[in-house]
Amino acid sequence: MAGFLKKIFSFGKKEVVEERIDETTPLPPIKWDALEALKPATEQAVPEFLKHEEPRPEAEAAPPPPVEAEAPPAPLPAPVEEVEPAPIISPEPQIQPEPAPVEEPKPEPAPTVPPEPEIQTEPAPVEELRPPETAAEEPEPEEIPAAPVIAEPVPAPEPQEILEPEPQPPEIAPFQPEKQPEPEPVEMPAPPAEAPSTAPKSEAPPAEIPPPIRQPAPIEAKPVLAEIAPEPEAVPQPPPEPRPAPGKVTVSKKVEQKAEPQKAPGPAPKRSWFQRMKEGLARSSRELSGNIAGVFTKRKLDEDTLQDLEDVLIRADLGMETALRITDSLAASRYGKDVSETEVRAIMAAEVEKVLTHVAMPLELDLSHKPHVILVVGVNGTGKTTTIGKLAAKLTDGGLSVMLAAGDTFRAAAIEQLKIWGERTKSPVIASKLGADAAGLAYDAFEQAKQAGSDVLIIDTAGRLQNKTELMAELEKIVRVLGKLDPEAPHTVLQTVDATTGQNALNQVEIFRNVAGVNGLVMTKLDGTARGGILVAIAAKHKLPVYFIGVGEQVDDLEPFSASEFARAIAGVA
Ligand SMILES: Nc1nc2c(ncn2[C@@H]2O[C@H](COP(=O)(O)OP(=O)(O)OP(=O)(O)O)[C@@H](O)[C@H]2O)c(=O)[nH]1
Repeated sequence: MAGFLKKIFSFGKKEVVEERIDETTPLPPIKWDALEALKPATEQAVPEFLKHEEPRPEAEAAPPPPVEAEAPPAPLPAPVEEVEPAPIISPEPQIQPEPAPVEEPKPEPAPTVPPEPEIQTEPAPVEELRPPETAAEEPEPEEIPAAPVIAEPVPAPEPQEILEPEPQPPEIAPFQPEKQPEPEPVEMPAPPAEAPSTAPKSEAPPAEIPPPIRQPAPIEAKPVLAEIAPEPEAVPQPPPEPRPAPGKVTVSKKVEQKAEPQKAPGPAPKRSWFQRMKEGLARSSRELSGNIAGVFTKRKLDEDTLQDLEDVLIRADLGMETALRITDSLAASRYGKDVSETEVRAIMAAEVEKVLTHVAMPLELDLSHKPHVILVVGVNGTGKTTTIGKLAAKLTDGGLSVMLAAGDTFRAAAIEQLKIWGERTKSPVIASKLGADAAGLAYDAFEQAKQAGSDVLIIDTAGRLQNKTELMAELEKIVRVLGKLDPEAPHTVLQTVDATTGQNALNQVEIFRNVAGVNGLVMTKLDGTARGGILVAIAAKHKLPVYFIGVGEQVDDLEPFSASEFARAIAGVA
Protein backbone atom coordinates (compact mmCIF):
# COMPACT_ATOMS: atom_id res chain seq x y z
CA MET A 1 0.00 0.00 0.00
CA ALA A 2 2.70 2.41 0.91
CA GLY A 3 4.25 1.83 -2.43
CA PHE A 4 0.94 2.31 -4.05
CA LEU A 5 0.39 5.58 -2.21
CA LYS A 6 3.75 6.74 -3.24
CA LYS A 7 2.77 5.92 -6.71
CA ILE A 8 -0.37 7.89 -6.36
CA PHE A 9 1.51 10.88 -5.10
CA SER A 10 4.00 10.42 -7.78
CA PHE A 11 1.16 10.20 -10.21
CA GLY A 12 0.05 13.59 -9.06
CA LYS A 13 3.47 14.82 -9.95
CA LYS A 14 4.26 14.62 -13.56
CA GLU A 15 7.88 13.76 -12.98
CA VAL A 16 7.09 10.67 -10.98
CA VAL A 17 4.80 9.42 -13.63
CA GLU A 18 7.75 8.00 -15.47
CA GLU A 19 8.64 5.92 -12.44
CA ARG A 20 5.21 4.36 -12.50
CA ILE A 21 6.05 2.78 -15.75
CA ASP A 22 8.26 0.47 -13.87
CA GLU A 23 5.61 -0.47 -11.36
CA THR A 24 2.85 -1.02 -13.88
CA THR A 25 3.09 -4.65 -13.36
CA PRO A 26 1.33 -4.97 -10.00
CA LEU A 27 -1.36 -2.52 -9.08
CA PRO A 28 -4.65 -4.13 -9.87
CA PRO A 29 -6.22 -4.01 -6.43
CA ILE A 30 -7.30 -0.64 -5.30
CA LYS A 31 -8.60 0.17 -1.84
CA TRP A 32 -11.11 2.91 -1.89
CA ASP A 33 -10.70 3.75 1.75
CA ALA A 34 -7.11 4.54 1.32
CA LEU A 35 -7.84 6.53 -1.75
CA GLU A 36 -10.51 8.57 -0.04
CA ALA A 37 -8.08 9.41 2.70
CA LEU A 38 -5.84 10.67 0.02
CA LYS A 39 -8.46 12.81 -1.63
CA PRO A 40 -7.64 16.00 0.24
CA ALA A 41 -4.05 15.84 -0.80
CA THR A 42 -4.89 15.08 -4.33
CA GLU A 43 -7.49 17.76 -4.43
CA GLN A 44 -4.98 20.28 -3.27
CA ALA A 45 -2.77 19.23 -6.06
CA VAL A 46 -5.64 19.54 -8.44
CA PRO A 47 -6.24 23.23 -8.11
CA GLU A 48 -2.68 23.88 -9.06
CA PHE A 49 -3.08 21.93 -12.17
CA LEU A 50 -6.33 23.51 -12.87
CA LYS A 51 -4.90 26.94 -12.71
CA HIS A 52 -2.30 26.06 -15.24
CA GLU A 53 -4.38 23.74 -17.27
CA GLU A 54 -7.60 25.64 -17.14
CA PRO A 55 -7.39 26.67 -20.71
CA ARG A 56 -6.98 23.08 -21.60
CA PRO A 57 -10.69 22.50 -21.78
CA GLU A 58 -10.42 24.02 -25.19
CA ALA A 59 -7.90 21.40 -25.96
CA GLU A 60 -10.85 19.14 -26.05
CA ALA A 61 -11.85 20.61 -29.28
CA ALA A 62 -8.35 20.43 -30.66
CA PRO A 63 -7.32 16.96 -29.59
CA PRO A 64 -10.71 15.46 -30.19
CA PRO A 65 -9.43 12.87 -32.58
CA PRO A 66 -7.23 11.04 -30.11
CA VAL A 67 -9.05 11.86 -26.90
CA GLU A 68 -12.63 12.08 -28.01
CA ALA A 69 -12.56 8.68 -29.57
CA GLU A 70 -11.68 7.31 -26.20
CA ALA A 71 -13.25 9.78 -23.86
CA PRO A 72 -16.75 10.14 -25.29
CA PRO A 73 -17.67 6.60 -24.46
CA ALA A 74 -17.60 6.98 -20.69
CA PRO A 75 -15.37 9.79 -19.64
CA LEU A 76 -17.74 11.57 -17.31
CA PRO A 77 -19.18 8.89 -15.04
CA ALA A 78 -16.25 6.55 -15.18
CA PRO A 79 -13.58 8.67 -13.58
CA VAL A 80 -15.52 9.48 -10.48
CA GLU A 81 -17.67 6.52 -9.79
CA GLU A 82 -15.69 3.54 -10.79
CA VAL A 83 -12.30 4.50 -9.62
CA GLU A 84 -11.31 7.25 -7.35
CA PRO A 85 -8.27 7.87 -9.19
CA ALA A 86 -10.76 10.36 -10.39
CA PRO A 87 -9.72 12.78 -7.67
CA ILE A 88 -6.25 12.29 -8.82
CA ILE A 89 -7.51 12.58 -12.30
CA SER A 90 -9.52 15.55 -11.27
CA PRO A 91 -7.08 17.76 -13.06
CA GLU A 92 -7.76 15.78 -16.13
CA PRO A 93 -11.53 16.02 -15.89
CA GLN A 94 -11.01 19.72 -16.16
CA ILE A 95 -9.48 18.85 -19.39
CA GLN A 96 -12.46 16.61 -19.81
CA PRO A 97 -10.90 14.61 -22.51
CA GLU A 98 -8.46 13.21 -19.97
CA PRO A 99 -10.88 11.37 -17.76
CA ALA A 100 -11.29 8.73 -20.40
CA PRO A 101 -7.62 8.20 -20.92
CA VAL A 102 -7.14 7.89 -17.20
CA GLU A 103 -9.61 5.06 -16.93
CA GLU A 104 -8.13 3.10 -19.70
CA PRO A 105 -4.59 3.33 -18.51
CA LYS A 106 -5.36 2.71 -14.92
CA PRO A 107 -1.85 1.56 -14.96
CA GLU A 108 -0.79 5.25 -15.28
CA PRO A 109 0.94 5.58 -18.60
CA ALA A 110 -2.27 6.78 -20.11
CA PRO A 111 -2.61 9.83 -17.81
CA THR A 112 0.89 10.85 -18.63
CA VAL A 113 0.19 10.78 -22.30
CA PRO A 114 -2.98 12.85 -22.34
CA PRO A 115 -1.61 15.71 -20.31
CA GLU A 116 1.11 16.32 -22.82
CA PRO A 117 -1.17 16.68 -25.77
CA GLU A 118 -3.34 18.85 -23.64
CA ILE A 119 -0.47 21.10 -22.81
CA GLN A 120 0.32 21.33 -26.44
CA THR A 121 -3.21 22.14 -27.20
CA GLU A 122 -3.42 24.61 -24.35
CA PRO A 123 -1.67 27.37 -26.19
CA ALA A 124 -4.33 27.26 -28.82
CA PRO A 125 -7.24 27.60 -26.42
CA VAL A 126 -5.44 30.26 -24.50
CA GLU A 127 -5.01 32.19 -27.64
CA GLU A 128 -8.61 31.70 -28.46
CA LEU A 129 -9.67 32.96 -25.09
CA ARG A 130 -7.21 35.77 -24.95
CA PRO A 131 -7.87 37.12 -28.35
CA PRO A 132 -11.49 37.79 -27.61
CA GLU A 133 -10.63 39.30 -24.25
CA THR A 134 -7.85 41.45 -25.52
CA ALA A 135 -9.81 42.31 -28.55
CA ALA A 136 -12.64 43.44 -26.39
CA GLU A 137 -10.31 45.44 -24.20
CA GLU A 138 -8.12 46.97 -26.85
CA PRO A 139 -10.59 48.06 -29.43
CA GLU A 140 -13.59 49.59 -27.80
CA PRO A 141 -15.72 49.04 -30.84
CA GLU A 142 -15.65 45.37 -30.00
CA GLU A 143 -16.71 46.15 -26.48
CA ILE A 144 -19.50 48.24 -27.76
CA PRO A 145 -20.95 45.36 -29.69
CA ALA A 146 -20.51 43.33 -26.55
CA ALA A 147 -22.87 45.65 -24.77
CA PRO A 148 -25.71 44.92 -27.14
CA VAL A 149 -24.95 41.26 -26.78
CA ILE A 150 -25.18 41.63 -23.06
CA ALA A 151 -28.38 43.46 -23.45
CA GLU A 152 -29.91 40.37 -24.93
CA PRO A 153 -29.16 38.11 -22.00
CA VAL A 154 -29.98 40.90 -19.59
CA PRO A 155 -33.47 41.92 -20.43
CA ALA A 156 -34.19 43.33 -17.00
CA PRO A 157 -31.40 43.31 -14.40
CA GLU A 158 -28.23 42.86 -16.24
CA PRO A 159 -25.96 42.04 -13.35
CA GLN A 160 -28.21 39.21 -12.39
CA GLU A 161 -28.38 38.03 -15.89
CA ILE A 162 -24.71 38.10 -16.07
CA LEU A 163 -24.80 35.81 -13.15
CA GLU A 164 -27.32 33.74 -14.98
CA PRO A 165 -24.92 32.92 -17.69
CA GLU A 166 -22.86 31.51 -14.86
CA PRO A 167 -25.36 28.78 -14.48
CA GLN A 168 -24.08 27.76 -17.85
CA PRO A 169 -21.06 26.45 -16.08
CA PRO A 170 -23.45 23.97 -14.60
CA GLU A 171 -23.16 22.50 -18.02
CA ILE A 172 -19.55 22.12 -17.26
CA ALA A 173 -20.48 20.63 -13.93
CA PRO A 174 -22.08 17.62 -15.51
CA PHE A 175 -18.81 16.96 -17.18
CA GLN A 176 -17.04 17.31 -13.87
CA PRO A 177 -19.49 16.01 -11.33
CA GLU A 178 -16.61 15.40 -8.98
CA LYS A 179 -15.56 19.00 -9.04
CA GLN A 180 -18.90 20.20 -7.77
CA PRO A 181 -17.46 20.36 -4.28
CA GLU A 182 -14.78 22.63 -5.57
CA PRO A 183 -15.38 26.30 -4.84
CA GLU A 184 -13.85 27.26 -8.13
CA PRO A 185 -16.86 26.36 -10.18
CA VAL A 186 -18.59 29.26 -8.53
CA GLU A 187 -15.85 31.55 -9.70
CA MET A 188 -15.76 29.84 -12.97
CA PRO A 189 -19.26 30.90 -13.83
CA ALA A 190 -18.03 34.44 -13.87
CA PRO A 191 -15.84 33.90 -16.86
CA PRO A 192 -18.66 32.26 -18.70
CA ALA A 193 -20.26 35.62 -18.63
CA GLU A 194 -17.43 36.85 -20.77
CA ALA A 195 -17.62 33.92 -23.02
CA PRO A 196 -21.25 34.49 -23.78
CA SER A 197 -20.58 38.08 -24.54
CA THR A 198 -17.55 37.43 -26.64
CA ALA A 199 -18.69 34.22 -28.18
CA PRO A 200 -21.84 35.63 -29.62
CA LYS A 201 -19.83 38.48 -31.01
CA SER A 202 -17.71 36.62 -33.48
CA GLU A 203 -18.83 33.05 -33.28
CA ALA A 204 -22.17 31.46 -33.83
CA PRO A 205 -24.25 30.35 -30.83
CA PRO A 206 -23.32 26.69 -31.26
CA ALA A 207 -19.68 27.51 -30.78
CA GLU A 208 -20.62 29.11 -27.46
CA ILE A 209 -20.99 25.74 -25.80
CA PRO A 210 -17.30 24.99 -25.88
CA PRO A 211 -16.25 28.41 -24.65
CA PRO A 212 -17.95 27.99 -21.28
CA ILE A 213 -15.58 25.11 -20.63
CA ARG A 214 -12.65 27.38 -21.35
CA GLN A 215 -13.91 30.00 -19.02
CA PRO A 216 -13.20 28.14 -15.85
CA ALA A 217 -9.58 29.06 -16.02
CA PRO A 218 -9.59 32.88 -16.25
CA ILE A 219 -10.27 34.42 -12.90
CA GLU A 220 -9.73 37.67 -14.70
CA ALA A 221 -13.16 37.14 -16.03
CA LYS A 222 -14.51 38.60 -12.80
CA PRO A 223 -13.17 42.05 -13.46
CA VAL A 224 -14.60 41.70 -16.87
CA LEU A 225 -17.95 41.08 -15.30
CA ALA A 226 -17.54 44.19 -13.27
CA GLU A 227 -16.79 46.05 -16.43
CA ILE A 228 -19.69 44.46 -18.13
CA ALA A 229 -21.88 45.42 -15.25
CA PRO A 230 -21.48 49.12 -15.94
CA GLU A 231 -22.21 48.52 -19.56
CA PRO A 232 -25.50 46.92 -18.73
CA GLU A 233 -26.18 50.00 -16.73
CA ALA A 234 -25.72 51.89 -19.87
CA VAL A 235 -28.05 49.45 -21.51
CA PRO A 236 -30.81 50.15 -19.04
CA GLN A 237 -30.45 53.68 -20.17
CA PRO A 238 -33.36 53.09 -22.42
CA PRO A 239 -33.68 56.80 -21.99
CA PRO A 240 -31.33 57.02 -24.94
CA GLU A 241 -34.37 56.17 -26.93
CA PRO A 242 -36.18 59.24 -25.68
CA ARG A 243 -33.01 61.24 -26.30
CA PRO A 244 -33.22 60.95 -30.02
CA ALA A 245 -36.71 62.20 -29.87
CA PRO A 246 -35.92 65.38 -27.90
CA GLY A 247 -32.74 65.87 -29.89
CA LYS A 248 -34.63 65.80 -33.14
CA VAL A 249 -37.42 67.82 -31.69
CA THR A 250 -35.17 70.48 -30.32
CA VAL A 251 -33.24 70.71 -33.51
CA SER A 252 -36.33 71.03 -35.58
CA LYS A 253 -37.83 73.49 -33.17
CA LYS A 254 -34.75 75.61 -33.13
CA VAL A 255 -34.67 75.67 -36.85
CA GLU A 256 -38.30 76.63 -37.00
CA GLN A 257 -37.90 79.26 -34.37
CA LYS A 258 -35.01 80.78 -36.19
CA ALA A 259 -36.87 80.71 -39.46
CA GLU A 260 -39.98 82.27 -38.03
CA PRO A 261 -38.28 85.19 -36.36
CA GLN A 262 -36.49 86.02 -39.56
CA LYS A 263 -39.76 86.13 -41.38
CA ALA A 264 -41.53 87.95 -38.62
CA PRO A 265 -40.84 91.60 -37.91
CA GLY A 266 -37.33 91.69 -36.53
CA PRO A 267 -38.29 93.23 -33.18
CA ALA A 268 -40.42 90.30 -32.02
CA PRO A 269 -37.76 87.61 -31.66
CA LYS A 270 -34.81 89.86 -30.97
CA ARG A 271 -33.37 90.21 -27.51
CA SER A 272 -34.23 93.09 -25.27
CA TRP A 273 -32.49 96.28 -26.09
CA PHE A 274 -30.60 96.31 -22.82
CA GLN A 275 -29.47 92.75 -23.39
CA ARG A 276 -28.21 93.59 -26.84
CA MET A 277 -26.49 96.72 -25.67
CA LYS A 278 -24.97 94.82 -22.77
CA GLU A 279 -23.63 92.25 -25.15
CA GLY A 280 -22.39 94.94 -27.46
CA LEU A 281 -20.52 96.60 -24.63
CA ALA A 282 -19.27 93.32 -23.25
CA ARG A 283 -15.71 93.96 -24.36
CA SER A 284 -15.63 97.44 -22.90
CA SER A 285 -17.18 96.19 -19.69
CA ARG A 286 -14.93 93.17 -19.35
CA GLU A 287 -11.77 95.15 -19.82
CA LEU A 288 -12.88 97.85 -17.47
CA SER A 289 -14.03 95.46 -14.79
CA GLY A 290 -10.91 93.42 -15.06
CA ASN A 291 -8.70 96.45 -14.62
CA ILE A 292 -10.73 97.70 -11.70
CA ALA A 293 -10.51 94.32 -10.03
CA GLY A 294 -6.78 94.44 -10.47
CA VAL A 295 -6.60 97.75 -8.65
CA PHE A 296 -8.68 96.74 -5.69
CA THR A 297 -7.29 93.34 -5.01
CA LYS A 298 -6.16 93.17 -1.41
CA ARG A 299 -5.94 96.90 -1.07
CA LYS A 300 -7.71 99.52 0.96
CA LEU A 301 -8.90 102.67 -0.68
CA ASP A 302 -6.10 105.20 -0.39
CA GLU A 303 -4.46 107.80 -2.58
CA ASP A 304 -2.57 105.20 -4.53
CA THR A 305 -5.56 103.07 -5.27
CA LEU A 306 -7.55 106.13 -6.23
CA GLN A 307 -4.81 107.18 -8.60
CA ASP A 308 -4.65 103.71 -10.07
CA LEU A 309 -8.40 103.68 -10.53
CA GLU A 310 -8.29 107.05 -12.22
CA ASP A 311 -5.71 105.74 -14.66
CA VAL A 312 -7.88 102.71 -15.41
CA LEU A 313 -10.90 104.87 -16.11
CA ILE A 314 -8.97 107.22 -18.35
CA ARG A 315 -7.51 104.31 -20.28
CA ALA A 316 -11.10 103.15 -20.77
CA ASP A 317 -11.74 106.39 -22.67
CA LEU A 318 -14.21 107.62 -20.09
CA GLY A 319 -12.34 110.91 -20.02
CA MET A 320 -10.61 112.85 -17.27
CA GLU A 321 -13.75 114.62 -16.11
CA THR A 322 -15.74 111.44 -15.62
CA ALA A 323 -12.80 109.63 -14.09
CA LEU A 324 -12.44 112.30 -11.44
CA ARG A 325 -16.14 112.25 -10.72
CA ILE A 326 -15.93 108.55 -10.05
CA THR A 327 -12.83 108.65 -7.87
CA ASP A 328 -14.13 111.60 -5.90
CA SER A 329 -17.40 109.86 -5.26
CA LEU A 330 -15.62 106.69 -4.20
CA ALA A 331 -13.24 108.53 -1.89
CA ALA A 332 -16.09 110.40 -0.25
CA SER A 333 -17.76 107.24 0.92
CA ARG A 334 -15.09 104.57 1.11
CA TYR A 335 -11.72 106.22 1.74
CA GLY A 336 -9.56 104.15 4.09
CA LYS A 337 -11.87 101.17 3.87
CA ASP A 338 -11.77 97.94 2.00
CA VAL A 339 -13.45 98.37 -1.31
CA SER A 340 -14.62 95.62 -3.54
CA GLU A 341 -14.69 95.69 -7.29
CA THR A 342 -18.44 95.44 -7.15
CA GLU A 343 -18.71 98.58 -5.06
CA VAL A 344 -16.44 100.45 -7.43
CA ARG A 345 -18.45 99.37 -10.45
CA ALA A 346 -21.67 100.42 -8.79
CA ILE A 347 -20.31 103.88 -8.07
CA MET A 348 -18.94 104.10 -11.57
CA ALA A 349 -22.33 103.22 -13.07
CA ALA A 350 -24.00 105.89 -10.98
CA GLU A 351 -21.53 108.61 -11.95
CA VAL A 352 -21.56 107.68 -15.64
CA GLU A 353 -25.32 107.83 -15.65
CA LYS A 354 -25.19 111.31 -14.19
CA VAL A 355 -22.96 112.42 -17.04
CA LEU A 356 -25.08 110.82 -19.73
CA THR A 357 -28.47 111.75 -18.43
CA HIS A 358 -28.20 115.23 -19.86
CA VAL A 359 -27.32 114.02 -23.35
CA ALA A 360 -29.59 111.03 -23.56
CA MET A 361 -32.65 112.37 -25.26
CA PRO A 362 -34.93 111.23 -28.01
CA LEU A 363 -34.73 112.61 -31.50
CA GLU A 364 -37.62 114.95 -32.05
CA LEU A 365 -38.78 115.80 -35.53
CA ASP A 366 -40.68 118.98 -36.23
CA LEU A 367 -43.09 117.81 -38.86
CA SER A 368 -44.38 121.35 -39.26
CA HIS A 369 -41.47 121.49 -41.62
CA LYS A 370 -42.26 119.72 -44.83
CA PRO A 371 -39.87 118.08 -44.88
CA HIS A 372 -37.95 117.99 -41.63
CA VAL A 373 -34.39 118.02 -43.00
CA ILE A 374 -31.75 115.85 -41.34
CA LEU A 375 -28.18 116.40 -42.48
CA VAL A 376 -25.89 113.51 -41.62
CA VAL A 377 -22.19 114.22 -41.31
CA GLY A 378 -19.16 112.43 -40.07
CA VAL A 379 -15.84 111.01 -41.06
CA ASN A 380 -15.72 108.40 -43.81
CA GLY A 381 -16.62 104.98 -42.59
CA THR A 382 -18.12 106.05 -39.32
CA GLY A 383 -21.50 104.70 -40.41
CA LYS A 384 -23.31 107.62 -41.99
CA THR A 385 -25.00 105.73 -44.79
CA THR A 386 -25.82 102.75 -42.63
CA THR A 387 -27.27 104.94 -39.94
CA ILE A 388 -29.37 106.76 -42.54
CA GLY A 389 -30.78 103.44 -43.68
CA LYS A 390 -31.55 102.34 -40.13
CA LEU A 391 -33.18 105.64 -39.33
CA ALA A 392 -35.20 105.63 -42.53
CA ALA A 393 -36.47 102.20 -41.60
CA LYS A 394 -37.61 103.45 -38.21
CA LEU A 395 -39.35 106.42 -39.70
CA THR A 396 -41.07 104.56 -42.48
CA ASP A 397 -42.08 101.85 -40.04
CA GLY A 398 -43.63 104.66 -38.02
CA GLY A 399 -45.70 105.76 -40.99
CA LEU A 400 -43.57 108.72 -42.06
CA SER A 401 -42.69 109.39 -45.66
CA VAL A 402 -38.95 109.69 -46.12
CA MET A 403 -36.77 110.89 -48.98
CA LEU A 404 -33.05 110.24 -49.15
CA ALA A 405 -30.37 112.38 -50.82
CA ALA A 406 -27.03 110.91 -51.90
CA GLY A 407 -24.91 113.91 -50.96
CA ASP A 408 -21.65 111.94 -50.95
CA THR A 409 -21.01 112.50 -54.63
CA PHE A 410 -17.37 111.48 -54.38
CA ARG A 411 -18.01 107.80 -53.87
CA ALA A 412 -20.08 105.74 -56.27
CA ALA A 413 -20.31 103.01 -53.69
CA ALA A 414 -21.87 105.43 -51.23
CA ILE A 415 -24.51 106.36 -53.78
CA GLU A 416 -25.31 102.75 -54.56
CA GLN A 417 -25.42 101.87 -50.88
CA LEU A 418 -27.93 104.59 -50.21
CA LYS A 419 -30.06 103.40 -53.12
CA ILE A 420 -30.16 99.96 -51.60
CA TRP A 421 -31.35 101.39 -48.33
CA GLY A 422 -33.93 103.40 -50.26
CA GLU A 423 -35.27 100.22 -51.81
CA ARG A 424 -35.36 98.45 -48.49
CA THR A 425 -37.25 101.26 -46.80
CA LYS A 426 -39.29 102.16 -49.88
CA SER A 427 -37.89 105.66 -49.74
CA PRO A 428 -37.12 107.62 -52.93
CA VAL A 429 -33.43 108.42 -53.35
CA ILE A 430 -32.23 111.59 -55.00
CA ALA A 431 -28.81 111.11 -56.53
CA SER A 432 -26.64 112.78 -59.15
CA LYS A 433 -23.65 111.93 -61.26
CA LEU A 434 -20.43 111.06 -59.54
CA GLY A 435 -18.49 114.17 -58.64
CA ALA A 436 -21.45 116.47 -58.95
CA ASP A 437 -21.83 119.43 -56.59
CA ALA A 438 -23.09 118.10 -53.26
CA ALA A 439 -24.75 121.41 -52.33
CA GLY A 440 -26.65 121.50 -55.62
CA LEU A 441 -27.84 117.94 -55.05
CA ALA A 442 -29.01 118.83 -51.54
CA TYR A 443 -30.93 121.79 -52.90
CA ASP A 444 -32.65 119.68 -55.57
CA ALA A 445 -33.52 116.99 -53.05
CA PHE A 446 -35.00 119.54 -50.69
CA GLU A 447 -37.20 120.90 -53.46
CA GLN A 448 -38.32 117.44 -54.54
CA ALA A 449 -39.09 116.48 -50.96
CA LYS A 450 -41.20 119.61 -50.58
CA GLN A 451 -43.00 118.83 -53.79
CA ALA A 452 -43.52 115.22 -52.73
CA GLY A 453 -44.74 116.29 -49.33
CA SER A 454 -42.22 114.08 -47.64
CA ASP A 455 -42.19 114.18 -43.89
CA VAL A 456 -38.45 113.79 -43.62
CA LEU A 457 -35.49 114.40 -45.94
CA ILE A 458 -32.25 112.74 -44.92
CA ILE A 459 -29.13 113.99 -46.68
CA ASP A 460 -25.96 111.93 -46.80
CA THR A 461 -22.64 113.74 -47.08
CA ALA A 462 -19.01 113.04 -47.69
CA GLY A 463 -16.59 112.93 -44.79
CA ARG A 464 -13.13 113.42 -46.17
CA LEU A 465 -11.05 114.86 -43.42
CA GLN A 466 -7.97 114.56 -45.60
CA ASN A 467 -8.83 117.95 -46.99
CA LYS A 468 -10.38 119.78 -44.09
CA THR A 469 -10.66 123.07 -45.96
CA GLU A 470 -12.50 121.54 -48.87
CA LEU A 471 -14.76 119.60 -46.53
CA MET A 472 -15.59 122.70 -44.54
CA ALA A 473 -16.38 124.61 -47.69
CA GLU A 474 -18.66 121.86 -48.97
CA LEU A 475 -20.59 121.40 -45.75
CA GLU A 476 -20.96 125.16 -45.25
CA LYS A 477 -22.27 125.47 -48.78
CA ILE A 478 -24.84 122.69 -48.23
CA VAL A 479 -26.13 124.34 -45.09
CA ARG A 480 -26.28 127.72 -46.83
CA VAL A 481 -28.18 126.36 -49.83
CA LEU A 482 -30.70 124.50 -47.70
CA GLY A 483 -31.30 127.74 -45.78
CA LYS A 484 -32.45 129.36 -48.97
CA LEU A 485 -35.46 127.06 -49.02
CA ASP A 486 -35.98 127.08 -45.26
CA PRO A 487 -34.01 129.37 -42.98
CA GLU A 488 -34.23 126.79 -40.24
CA ALA A 489 -32.93 123.98 -42.43
CA PRO A 490 -31.18 121.74 -41.83
CA HIS A 491 -33.36 121.15 -38.81
CA THR A 492 -31.18 118.38 -37.43
CA VAL A 493 -27.48 117.84 -38.04
CA LEU A 494 -26.50 114.38 -36.95
CA GLN A 495 -22.92 113.25 -36.66
CA THR A 496 -22.03 109.62 -36.64
CA VAL A 497 -19.16 108.80 -34.32
CA ASP A 498 -17.36 105.52 -34.57
CA ALA A 499 -16.88 104.23 -31.03
CA THR A 500 -13.85 102.26 -32.10
CA THR A 501 -12.07 105.49 -32.91
CA GLY A 502 -11.33 106.24 -29.30
CA GLN A 503 -10.06 109.64 -28.30
CA ASN A 504 -9.96 110.74 -31.92
CA ALA A 505 -13.74 110.90 -31.84
CA LEU A 506 -13.50 113.92 -29.54
CA ASN A 507 -11.65 115.88 -32.22
CA GLN A 508 -14.02 114.72 -34.95
CA VAL A 509 -16.99 116.05 -33.06
CA GLU A 510 -15.16 119.29 -32.49
CA ILE A 511 -14.51 119.75 -36.21
CA PHE A 512 -17.97 118.84 -37.53
CA ARG A 513 -19.67 120.79 -34.82
CA ASN A 514 -17.89 123.90 -35.91
CA VAL A 515 -18.26 123.26 -39.64
CA ALA A 516 -21.76 121.89 -39.93
CA GLY A 517 -23.37 122.90 -36.66
CA VAL A 518 -23.81 119.34 -35.40
CA ASN A 519 -26.62 119.25 -32.85
CA GLY A 520 -26.90 115.55 -32.23
CA LEU A 521 -24.83 112.40 -32.18
CA VAL A 522 -25.20 108.80 -33.11
CA MET A 523 -22.55 106.59 -31.58
CA THR A 524 -21.94 103.69 -33.95
CA LYS A 525 -20.12 100.38 -33.67
CA LEU A 526 -20.49 100.07 -29.94
CA ASP A 527 -20.78 96.38 -30.54
CA GLY A 528 -17.56 94.52 -30.06
CA THR A 529 -15.43 97.50 -29.08
CA ALA A 530 -13.50 97.93 -25.86
CA ARG A 531 -13.61 101.71 -26.22
CA GLY A 532 -17.28 102.35 -25.56
CA GLY A 533 -16.26 104.72 -22.80
CA ILE A 534 -15.54 107.37 -25.42
CA LEU A 535 -19.24 108.11 -25.57
CA VAL A 536 -19.08 109.31 -21.97
CA ALA A 537 -16.12 111.53 -22.69
CA ILE A 538 -17.82 113.07 -25.73
CA ALA A 539 -20.98 113.65 -23.77
CA ALA A 540 -19.08 115.23 -20.92
CA LYS A 541 -17.05 117.49 -23.19
CA HIS A 542 -19.52 118.49 -25.90
CA LYS A 543 -22.75 117.92 -24.09
CA LEU A 544 -24.41 117.13 -27.41
CA PRO A 545 -27.52 115.03 -27.47
CA VAL A 546 -26.92 111.39 -28.16
CA TYR A 547 -30.01 110.18 -29.97
CA PHE A 548 -29.03 106.70 -30.95
CA ILE A 549 -26.31 104.16 -30.63
CA GLY A 550 -25.48 101.54 -33.21
CA VAL A 551 -24.67 98.04 -32.07
CA GLY A 552 -24.60 96.22 -35.36
CA GLU A 553 -24.96 96.42 -39.10
CA GLN A 554 -28.51 95.21 -39.30
CA VAL A 555 -31.44 97.47 -39.87
CA ASP A 556 -32.70 97.07 -36.32
CA ASP A 557 -29.32 97.63 -34.70
CA LEU A 558 -30.01 101.27 -34.03
CA GLU A 559 -31.57 102.00 -30.68
CA PRO A 560 -32.47 105.12 -28.70
CA PHE A 561 -29.83 106.00 -26.22
CA SER A 562 -30.51 105.35 -22.54
CA ALA A 563 -28.12 106.82 -19.98
CA SER A 564 -28.91 104.37 -17.20
CA GLU A 565 -28.79 101.29 -19.39
CA PHE A 566 -25.56 102.35 -21.05
CA ALA A 567 -24.01 103.18 -17.68
CA ARG A 568 -24.98 99.82 -16.20
CA ALA A 569 -23.89 97.96 -19.28
CA ILE A 570 -20.44 99.49 -19.46
CA ALA A 571 -19.96 99.19 -15.69
CA GLY A 572 -20.99 95.56 -15.76
CA VAL A 573 -23.80 96.11 -13.29
CA ALA A 574 -26.81 93.91 -13.78
N1 LIG B 1 -20.51 96.70 -36.28
C1 LIG B 1 -21.09 97.83 -36.74
N2 LIG B 1 -20.83 98.20 -38.00
C2 LIG B 1 -21.40 99.33 -38.45
C3 LIG B 1 -22.25 100.09 -37.66
N3 LIG B 1 -22.67 101.15 -38.41
C4 LIG B 1 -22.09 101.05 -39.62
N4 LIG B 1 -21.31 99.95 -39.67
C5 LIG B 1 -20.51 99.50 -40.76
O1 LIG B 1 -19.47 100.44 -41.00
C6 LIG B 1 -19.12 100.41 -42.36
C7 LIG B 1 -19.17 101.85 -42.87
O2 LIG B 1 -20.49 102.23 -42.80
P1 LIG B 1 -21.01 103.37 -43.79
O3 LIG B 1 -22.42 103.57 -43.48
O4 LIG B 1 -20.66 103.06 -45.18
O5 LIG B 1 -20.12 104.57 -43.33
P2 LIG B 1 -20.06 105.98 -44.05
O6 LIG B 1 -19.77 106.96 -43.00
O7 LIG B 1 -21.29 106.18 -44.84
O8 LIG B 1 -18.82 105.77 -44.99
P3 LIG B 1 -18.56 106.59 -46.36
O9 LIG B 1 -19.67 106.22 -47.26
O10 LIG B 1 -17.24 106.10 -46.82
O11 LIG B 1 -18.56 108.03 -46.01
C8 LIG B 1 -20.11 99.55 -43.07
O12 LIG B 1 -19.54 98.28 -43.28
C9 LIG B 1 -21.23 99.43 -42.07
O13 LIG B 1 -21.92 98.20 -42.20
C10 LIG B 1 -22.52 99.63 -36.32
O14 LIG B 1 -23.24 100.23 -35.51
N5 LIG B 1 -21.90 98.48 -35.90
